[in-house]
Parts: sequence; structure tokens; C-alpha cells
Amino acid sequence: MASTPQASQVLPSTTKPAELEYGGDEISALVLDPGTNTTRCGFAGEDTPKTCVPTYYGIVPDPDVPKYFGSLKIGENAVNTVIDGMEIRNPMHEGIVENWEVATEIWRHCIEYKLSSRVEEHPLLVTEPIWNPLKNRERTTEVVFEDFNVPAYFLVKSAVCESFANSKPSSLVIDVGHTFTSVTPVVDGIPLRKGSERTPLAGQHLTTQLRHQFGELGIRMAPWLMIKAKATYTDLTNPSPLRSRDYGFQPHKSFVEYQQDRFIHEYKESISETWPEPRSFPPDLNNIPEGFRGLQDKSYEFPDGYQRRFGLDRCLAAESLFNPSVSPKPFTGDTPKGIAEMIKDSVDHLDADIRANMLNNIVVVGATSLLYRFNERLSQELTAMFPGPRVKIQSSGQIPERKYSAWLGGSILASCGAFHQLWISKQEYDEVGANIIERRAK
Ligand SMILES: Nc1ncnc2c1ncn2[C@@H]1O[C@H](COP(=O)(O)OP(=O)(O)OP(=O)(O)O)[C@@H](O)[C@H]1O
Repeated sequence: MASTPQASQVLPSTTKPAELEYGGDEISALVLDPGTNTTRCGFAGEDTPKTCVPTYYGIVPDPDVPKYFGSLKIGENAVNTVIDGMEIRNPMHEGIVENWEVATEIWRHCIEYKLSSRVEEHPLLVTEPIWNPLKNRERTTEVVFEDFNVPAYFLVKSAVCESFANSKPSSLVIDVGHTFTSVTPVVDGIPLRKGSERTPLAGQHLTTQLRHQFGELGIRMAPWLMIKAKATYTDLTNPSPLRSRDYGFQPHKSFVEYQQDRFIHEYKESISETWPEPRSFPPDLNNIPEGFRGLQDKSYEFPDGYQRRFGLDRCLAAESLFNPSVSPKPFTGDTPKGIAEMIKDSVDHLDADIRANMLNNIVVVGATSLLYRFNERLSQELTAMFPGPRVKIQSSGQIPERKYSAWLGGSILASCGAFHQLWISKQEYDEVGANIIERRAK
């Protein structure tokens, strides 16, 4: 990266930024940040994406649409509509596109439908994880030039964007997202493969653990869309009758689970909490040592009307991010290392001369890091692991900046004057082919 963009270079936030110069033409760039949970898209120079669309999509069996083996349902409203036979799927896995036809449609939906923009009129900056394989980088390049016909494009590592979004050219970026938590060292705007690590201990893991925890308690997992009327009750042995909506068909299992994820997400936001101290969480919640300092109870009402007070058990799922052996649902394969252990592995792999700088410049991003007291716990873990160099964590207190930091960093980069020489033009793509991405953006 040529230079570090400064916040002062960011264009003011308006509905549409002032037009930028690219190759003598007057145009504004678009920034696309495809995550496994949501895809974020908007205009370069703004502080938040204009749209954040679920990456999950619905597919309804339809013999008249052989291309996708059914008709696609894309967007917040579509995936949350009860449709006979609609299955919920995801075209990505751990930040990597697996179903290109569908991913392309979701990107097009974001740009053309949600932004009402003509994609062929804008340079496009796309983010990617550091483990994105070459064939996927080339495929993205083909999609943007062949399918979207963009005039110019660039692919930037999410961790670099996240570092810049936090005004740091060098940092150790911890991204706690939906399907993975990753650690990536970034030095002078260059992401290092050495020291990059990732683990599935992230938001989806929390959802799985909570689903299991609620199931063990015997809680009915009926989602909001399935409930016709509810009556509050507090005794699971004497539940109020379940008054379900009759749609005339049974919604697909994947749709029901997707709907369950919505209230589990609400629970994560409002009830889940991270136990702040390492190694002091009681191993058996049915046998809490006498005199143990507890936690204030919080009450949650499930969609079917069941109200329950949660105490220490509201920390259990988050505890499993740091200490996976306490996970309510055991792992099928090997138990992964906790998040702090993974970061320690990353730092241990780094050259000794950059370790102190990395530990002093830790940037925490990703929506799952919004868990209450997550950063406090992480700081305690890392300080205990690295007593020598000073461990300093920077993490925005603003929810959108934490959730959309990769998008925001991309927005800063694409609106920075020095970045314009990096754009790959359609003409260069036509001359070299998809491999231009490997030559121009390692
Ligand atoms: N306030 C919150 N507290 C806890 N979890 C949250 C909060 N807000 C969102 N989440 C969780 O964060 C996850 C989404 O994170 P994020 O948007 O960073 O993922 P993504 O970038 O789309 O996916 P991935 O990182 O797998 O590519 C979801 O599991 C969601 O439930």
C-alpha cells in the first residue's frame, strides 16, 4: 500500500459522495464487503454501508428455473417470508465463496436493487479474507469484469481495511465474526501470512451452543413467525398451550432454524455476557462453590411466551470462546484452542522484532466482539500470557464501526487520492486476463 489514508481524507457522509476522479473520468467508487452472515455495500467516502443484506438466501424448488434448480429469494424480506418448500442456504463458507452463481446474484442485488446504481458505471473495491485461494481471487475478478462490466476494480484484504479503519497502518487484527475468528498481523498496510490464524469459535459457534443449551433445558424453540398468539409462563413443566400459525404446510427445517437463529441472536445481544476473568468460571454450574461472586440475573422471554431468569449460565456460551472445553455441545472432532490461545500462537510465530509493536497495537473488530465484556476478558487473557510487552487493545465503542470495520476501511481506501493509481482497469483485465489480480494485488 502506498501510504496510509488519514481520516481527514474521508469524504463527508452524504447520501451520495461527491464524484471522484478516476483515469480522467468523474465517477464514484463502490465498496463491497461480502461476509458469511451479511454482505455490506455502499459508496466510498461514507462512514457506513448503505446496505447490509443477509448472505443467507432462500431457494424454492421450481422446475422452470433450471439455472439454480429453483427460484432464488434474496434479501432481508425474502429470506424471512414463509414460503412452502423454501430452503435457506449460504453461498459462502468461512468467508470464502463456494456458490458463485448465487454470490454474484447477491452482490448484484446489493448494488443494483439496494443502491439503485448501475454497476458498470462505478469502480468497485471488494474485500477478501487473507486465506482466499487464488482461484477464488481470479473468479471474483472475472465476475466483476465479465458479469458486472465494471470500469475498474481492486481486491483488498479485510484485515488491511480493518487496520486502516482504526487509523493504524500496522496492527494485529482480531476479527470476531460469524463463522470464524481470525488473527492477522498487518505491517505498514501489508497483511502477513506468517502469524495468521483462524478458528471456528465465533458467532455461529455461540448460536449452536445456545441452541443446545436451550434444548437441554426443554425450551420450545418456536420462532416468532410460527407463533399466532402467546401467553407468558415461567414453569417449563406447565407451559401455556402453543398457538402456532397454520400456513397449510410445514416450513423447511432450514427455514425454521434460520428463524430460531433470529431470537438466539437477540439473546446474544441482550443477555449473553463474557465472564471477565480467565480461569475462574465455575466448571459445573450445578455445583457453584460457596461464596462465589455471581452475576446479576437477567430475564428473557422466548417467542412462545416462556420467561426465564438467567444467571451465570448466560456466560456459558461466551466462556466457550475462550475455554472450548466448557462448550455445552461437545465438538465432533478435536476441541479447538480458545481465542486467546490462538492469538498466542500467532504472536509466537511472528519475528521477534515486530512482536512488541503488534501486542501494543491490537485491533478488535467483528460483530461477535460486541458481546458484553468480551474485550475486557481478551485483555486479561493476553496480559497474563504476555507479561513483558505492553498489551494494548483498540476497539471502537461505536457499534457500526465494530460491525462494518472492513467495509469502512475499504471506504477510506477507495476515497483516498493515492489509491487511484492502484485500480485495475477493464482494459488491463482484457489484456492480461483474470491473473492480473495476482500481479497487481497480492
Ligand atoms: N451485539 C452482539 N453481541 C453478540 N453477537 C452479535 C452481536 N451483534 C451481532 N452478533 C453476531 O455476530 C455475527 C455476525 O458477525 P459479522 O457481521 O462480523 O459476520 P460476517 O462478517 O458476516 O461473517 P464471517 O465473519 O463469518 O465472514 C452473528 O453471529 C451475530 O449473531
